[in-house]
Formats: sequence, C-alpha cells, structure tokens
Amino acid sequence: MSSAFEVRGGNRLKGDIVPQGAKNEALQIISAVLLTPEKVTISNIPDILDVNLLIELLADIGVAVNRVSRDTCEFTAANIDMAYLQSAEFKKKSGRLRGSVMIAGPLLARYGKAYIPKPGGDKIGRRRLDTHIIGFEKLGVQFVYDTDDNFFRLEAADGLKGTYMLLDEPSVTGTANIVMAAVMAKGTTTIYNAACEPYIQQLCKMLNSMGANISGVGSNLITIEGVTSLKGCSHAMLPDMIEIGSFIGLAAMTQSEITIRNAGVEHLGIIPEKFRQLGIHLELRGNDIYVPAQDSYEIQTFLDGSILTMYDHPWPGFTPDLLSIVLVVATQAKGSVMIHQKMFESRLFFVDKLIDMGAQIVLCDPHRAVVIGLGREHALRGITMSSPDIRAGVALLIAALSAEGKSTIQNIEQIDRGYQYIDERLRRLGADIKRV
Ligand SMILES: CC(=O)N[C@H]1[C@@H](OP(=O)(O)OP(=O)(O)OC[C@H]2O[C@@H](n3ccc(=O)[nH]c3=O)[C@H](O)[C@@H]2O)O[C@H](CO)[C@@H](O)[C@@H]1O
Ligand SMILES: C=C(OP(=O)(O)O)C(=O)O
Repeated sequence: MSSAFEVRGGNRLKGDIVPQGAKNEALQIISAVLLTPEKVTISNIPDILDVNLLIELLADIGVAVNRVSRDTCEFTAANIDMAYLQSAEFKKKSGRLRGSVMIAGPLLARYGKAYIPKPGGDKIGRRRLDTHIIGFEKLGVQFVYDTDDNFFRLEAADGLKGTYMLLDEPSVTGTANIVMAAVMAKGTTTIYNAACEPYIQQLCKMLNSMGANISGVGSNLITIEGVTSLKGCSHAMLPDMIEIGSFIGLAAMTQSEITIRNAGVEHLGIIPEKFRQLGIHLELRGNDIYVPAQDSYEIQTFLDGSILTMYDHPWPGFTPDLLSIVLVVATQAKGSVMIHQKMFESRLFFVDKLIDMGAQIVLCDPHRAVVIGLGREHALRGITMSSPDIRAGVALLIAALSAEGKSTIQNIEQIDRGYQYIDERLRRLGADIKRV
C-alpha cells in the first residue's frame, strides 16, 4: 500500500456519504467474542487497519474467523492457544493497535489468565493502563509487570470475585475490559465512575444478549451479576460518530453540501451541538444529517460575550477524538475559539502544519491552542506534511481539501487505521485526491 495522499484543494463537494461501522466500538465488540466457545456473528465491521489487525490477532490465538462478507464476520473462540500470548510475535502485533489491550478482560473471565504487552495506538501523550489493572486486581487478579518490555502477566489463581470499585477515571477501554472480566465472576460487581459512552452501552447490550446480567447501562454506575457461561449472539456496530463529526467538519470547511446517511443520530450526544457552536448549520433529518453549503460560519461566544472554549470531557461530554477536527474547521470561521485538549498532552502539535498553511493559531501550551478564524479572507495554501495521528491526519486532510493548490500528506497509514476507503469515498463526493 502506498503511503501518501496527493490532494488538490478547492473543490466543492456534493452528495451523500454513509459512515462506516464504529472503529472504537468494533475493538471492544470483537474482543468480546473470546467470552464464549459459541459462534458470534458481527456485522457493520469497518474495513480498517486497526480492526483487521485485531481480527488477525484473534485468528492467531486460535479463534475461527469466517469473513461472510466485507463487513460481516463469524467468530468461534472454541480453542484458545494461551502459549501464543507469551510469544514475541504476539507482543509485536499487539503493539500495533490500542484495542489489543481489551483481549485481557475476556481471557481472565474465561481462563483466569491473560497477558498485556505494551499496546499501540496513537502517540498522543501518556496512556496509562492503571485503571484496567487496578480494576482487575479488585476482582482478584494478581499481576507481574516486566519493566524491560512493558509486559503484564495477569492471573486469578482463585478465580474472579465480584466486588465494588470506584474507578480512578472513567477510562473507556478500561471500563470495557473490567466489564468483560466481571461478567462471569462470582457474585456482584459494581463499577462506579464507569465510562458510559454509546460504545460501552453497545458492549453491555451485546453481553446481555449472550446471557450476561448487566444493569445501569448508559450510566456511570454499572452492576454486573456474574453468570457461569455465555452463549453466542449476533451484533451490529453503530455508525462511527468520529467519522460523522469529521464529515460535518469537512462539509463546512470545503463549503460543500453533504448528506450523511444513517448517522445513528440518537447516539451522537453533544456532537451536533458542538459543530453548531462553530456556526455550522446542520439539520437532523430522520436518521440523516444534512449539511448545506455555507459561504461562511461564525463561532458563537459565551453568553457574556467572552471567547468560546471547546474542551474534551468523558461522555456525555465532548470526545477528545473530535477536537482536532473542530480546530481545523475553526481556522476558516469568523471569530475565535480556544481549543483545550485536557485528556492528551501531545495531540495539538499538528497545528504547526496548519500555521504553515496560513492558519492563525497560537499554541499556548501542549493542551491549549487559540484559533483566530480567517473568515475566508484568504484560503489556506497546500503544502507537504506528515500525518502524526489518526484524527490530526484527517484534520490535515480536511485542511488540504479546502486549500489552494496541491498538498501531499505522508504517513497516511495513520488515517487508514480508522477511516475506511477514505480516498475512494471522498472522490465520489468530488474531491481531487489520490494515493501516491
Ligand atoms: C480504542 C479506543 O476506544 N480508544 C479511545 C479510548 O482510549 P482509551 O480507553 O485508551 O482512553 P481512556 O478513556 O483510558 O483515557 C484517555 C486519556 O484521558 C485521560 N483521562 C481520562 C478520563 C478522565 O476523566 N480524565 C483524563 O484525563 C486518561 O488518563 C488518558 O490519558 O478513549 C479515548 C477517550 O475518549 C479516545 O480518545 C480513544 O480514541
Ligand atoms: C485515539 C484514537 O485511537 P486509539 O485509541 O486506537 O489510538 C482515536 O480513535 O482517535
């Protein structure tokens, strides 16, 4: 696969686009197939690098994988090769994605043992696993951590026992991991300060359909009554809300009229409102989102007239994964906004590329950037740049599509990790983009 996008900016795009199945839901759901020896059928799976890698990893461990169609897979985890989990190959492959960390919870539930090599994912700041490990410990797991290769060996010698726990922070993958570990623990597990975003809700819904007994779904207090075994099920992934937010931003930035079909609007929480705060018009039409072509958009101020701040917060707050998109869209707005990325400390450095393109941004510190919108007084100019992480990569792509002239975006594996056939789908909307 080639590794750069060549983009000629300035085209107004037009048409319909259907979001892919959600990447971050898929990573949880596909890990959960390890909880049963029975067949689990999963549909609306996005065809993206991270998800394909996780599927490959499961196949390596011994899960029978039958790809029924491009977006549907049957998984049967009847025989698991626990020895493989200590191999150099497993460590290497796991290190290529974040989601690999979530195979630990199900393995602990089923076999009382698991191994976590240093996970991959975006290099966007420290990404500690304390919430996962401390949660497992509370369930009766002992661990040994090898600092040389960042390898956790986990074992519940006396089995897992339900308990009350108050999480240090509402970690998304941490909550998923602990829930999966607890579904077959003895007795009742109560998790307070749990993450409660739609993907966690989807995971709990799936586990309940497999025979688990989870209540409090959608809240930050999850109660799990342990059961002895789980059975197979079918599950369909929600549309990817981060992709949906990216398309809203793309439409506004390129002055395009785009309809995002089957957007799962009831699961989007505060996302549409955040784009409206940037002055972007969008209409929810049934399950679709219609974004009209807009010559300009004006960032709102707070009620007292002071400059708007947009910051990330655990669900139902605004996801950190859309702050890079909001930031790039603000560069062509009228008005100013402070972007405050509270969760990750290295996610805003990509603004230097936007500044090179002509955007007016002050990076105050690693967490905060002030964007002074150009109000379309002049266009950004195309440059050659490299994509540092998945969302910054797409933010740069959006900038390039709106810019004057040619841009080259290198390191697009970062974008391919999370956006399915993105060049092909954007071309269908009229974008001038090719892989080189
Ligand atoms: C595979 C997957 O699903 N990845 C997502 C998941 O990562 P992941 O589950 O790894 O992220 P966590 O929820 O654990 O936390 C993300 C970061 O935010 C910090 N933190 C978290 C909660 C909090 O209240 N305060 C705080 O500072 C954590 O210390 C950590 O550095 O959730 C993140 C937060 O939505 C998203 O960016 C990732 O795309
Ligand atoms: C940070 C992200 O992904 P990961 O957790 O897989 O690195 C993301 O999806 O924006």
